Amino acid sequence: MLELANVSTSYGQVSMLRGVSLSVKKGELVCLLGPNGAGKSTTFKALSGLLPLNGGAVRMVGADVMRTGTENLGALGVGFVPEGRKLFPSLTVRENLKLGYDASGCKTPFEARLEVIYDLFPRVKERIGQQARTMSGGEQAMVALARALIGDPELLVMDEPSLGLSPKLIDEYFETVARIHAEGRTVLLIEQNAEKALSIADRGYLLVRGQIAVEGSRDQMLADDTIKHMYL
Ligand SMILES: Nc1ncnc2c1ncn2[C@@H]1O[C@H](COP(=O)(O)OP(=O)(O)OP(=O)(O)O)[C@@H](O)[C@H]1O
Repeated sequence: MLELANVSTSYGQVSMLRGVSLSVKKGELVCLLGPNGAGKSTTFKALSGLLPLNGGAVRMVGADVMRTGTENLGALGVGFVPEGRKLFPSLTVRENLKLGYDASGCKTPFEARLEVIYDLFPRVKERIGQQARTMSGGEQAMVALARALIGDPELLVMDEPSLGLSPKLIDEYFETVARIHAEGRTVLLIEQNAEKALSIADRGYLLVRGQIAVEGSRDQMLADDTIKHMYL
């Protein structure tokens, strides 16, 4: 579903990602962990085609991302939850969801997809006519996830979705992601919260200073000394 092969990027003269390789197979929930500044969001931008590569390649749902273009990935079955939610603040929740739907290749009518979303997020139903900017932080996190899901994507890619949520909301949020995965969706979860991410992941990678330092199954990651030292 997703493969980064030996990806390198730089910001100007400064090299950032150095030979990053990772993969996510159909049906897996894989997490990419890393401390502040490790290059997690840079990886998100590189894999979604928002950043030119110095070397390597990215394939997603069978397509070469650089050739396909970011704007066409939704129609191929990819849903994105970008860092900081990136909702359209003056648009209503419904309008934000409609934009997510329109960017997807979903054949199911919008109203039918809305019912599925309401089932997952009852709060979204209550607030459907409200301007996104007036929603609480936790509600905005739900809307950003709902916007990524409304087009029924095969692959969901999320960049630090739990950032800024209270501990209780973080628990609820991760339960929801686990449920979405259990329903058969493939997920790449880029996260700083290693404990929570590993509690629901099948496998994981640890990024340190632009390179993959550790990779393995959930149990291997939990038992790894570098990860224990950094996080647990
Ligand atoms: N547009 C840019 N120009 C120059 N440097 C950048 C740019 N974007 C990011 N960087 C630098 O690249 C490094 C990695 O940034 P990135 O946002 O990928 O880290 P991160 O792992 O997502 O960190 P965090 O968890 O703090 O969000 C940082 O040192 C950052 O300052």
